[in-house]
Amino acid sequence: MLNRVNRVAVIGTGFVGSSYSFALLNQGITEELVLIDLNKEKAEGDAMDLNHGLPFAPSRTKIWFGSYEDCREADIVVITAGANQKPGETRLDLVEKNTKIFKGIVKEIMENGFDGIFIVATNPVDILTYAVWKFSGLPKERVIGSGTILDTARFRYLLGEYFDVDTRNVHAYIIGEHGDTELPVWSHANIAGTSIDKWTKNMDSFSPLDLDQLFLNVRDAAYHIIERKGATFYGIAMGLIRLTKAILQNENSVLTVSTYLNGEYGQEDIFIGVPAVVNRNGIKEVVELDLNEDELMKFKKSVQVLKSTMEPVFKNL
Ligand SMILES: NC(=O)C1=CN([C@@H]2O[C@H](COP(=O)(O)OP(=O)(O)OC[C@H]3O[C@@H](n4cnc5c(N)ncnc54)[C@H](O)[C@@H]3O)[C@@H](O)[C@H]2O)C=CC1
Ligand SMILES: CC(=O)C(=O)O
Repeated sequence: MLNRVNRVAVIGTGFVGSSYSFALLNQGITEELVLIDLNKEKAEGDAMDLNHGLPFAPSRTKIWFGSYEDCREADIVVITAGANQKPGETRLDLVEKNTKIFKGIVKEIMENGFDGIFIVATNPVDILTYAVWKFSGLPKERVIGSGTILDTARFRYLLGEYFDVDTRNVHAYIIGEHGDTELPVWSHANIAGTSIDKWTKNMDSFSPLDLDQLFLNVRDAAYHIIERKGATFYGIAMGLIRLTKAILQNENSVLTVSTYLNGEYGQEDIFIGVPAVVNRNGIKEVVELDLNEDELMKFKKSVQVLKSTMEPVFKNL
């Protein structure tokens, strides 16, 4: 019997959506890729352009510019549509505009019979992931936000640079809001199973301020990039690919994604970035790290900021 082909639908082929599509094609992860955007010409042009790369791709991918009807057969719908931050804007500043946009998009997708897994990247991602869960009525396990997947990657990259070790051997998480209240989990950070403390002891010159600054560079990375080039897209595109692969290949991989908490970390009724096991059914389980008191306090603050931002917006929907 032939296996059914995998289909990914991308809603919003701007900087993030088109970078993700390009990476998807390059890694040969899906057999079908459909591009949908309010700006039809942009999506159509992207489909044409990507198709011209097919002779050089690792495997065959059918790519086309489509409509919401194409979501019915999709395994994954990735939403990257909506406004991005202008220089100086926070992610939370986008909440009203993008929640309204999402209401319309999710309605269209569900009316066309979608029954797969949502991946959300649009900011503020934790709040919009919650919105997709509410608007779609799908089980919470099948609505996943990119959460702190990118922040964790930035953290691992900068730690790798600082200690001059391959970033893939750095194991460290950023959790909480994908935004200004995120936090580093220093209590569990390690390189090849060896604590960061031990690594710093082997250094000729070390100041704890270096690590404080390193985290600030993680937290503020988007601002630094947006000031320089107006948007960020390659890093998140790679993070979304990692997540897509974990789902389609049923990997049971641990990724820091925005997922629903129902008592874990002492929090409930919130989508927020934490490590979780991801497989073909979506979120298999939340990994509950033993946070220290300071980390728990910062995490709680992050939850509070998200909840207080969401409340007035959701009331008016
Ligand atoms: N989660 C993360 O780590 C990251 C999230 N982002 C977020 O991703 C989002 C997209 O960013 P960019 O790609 O830079 O923006 P962009 O402006 O380049 O692309 C947005 C696209 O959405 C489309 N769009 C707008 N309304 C739509 C609707 N109703 N239906 C279908 N398509 C619609 C636009 O036509 C446009 O092509 C932003 O919210 C940004 O903040 C960006 C980088 C990292
Ligand atoms: C824009 C954004 O959310 C980021 O680069 O982290």
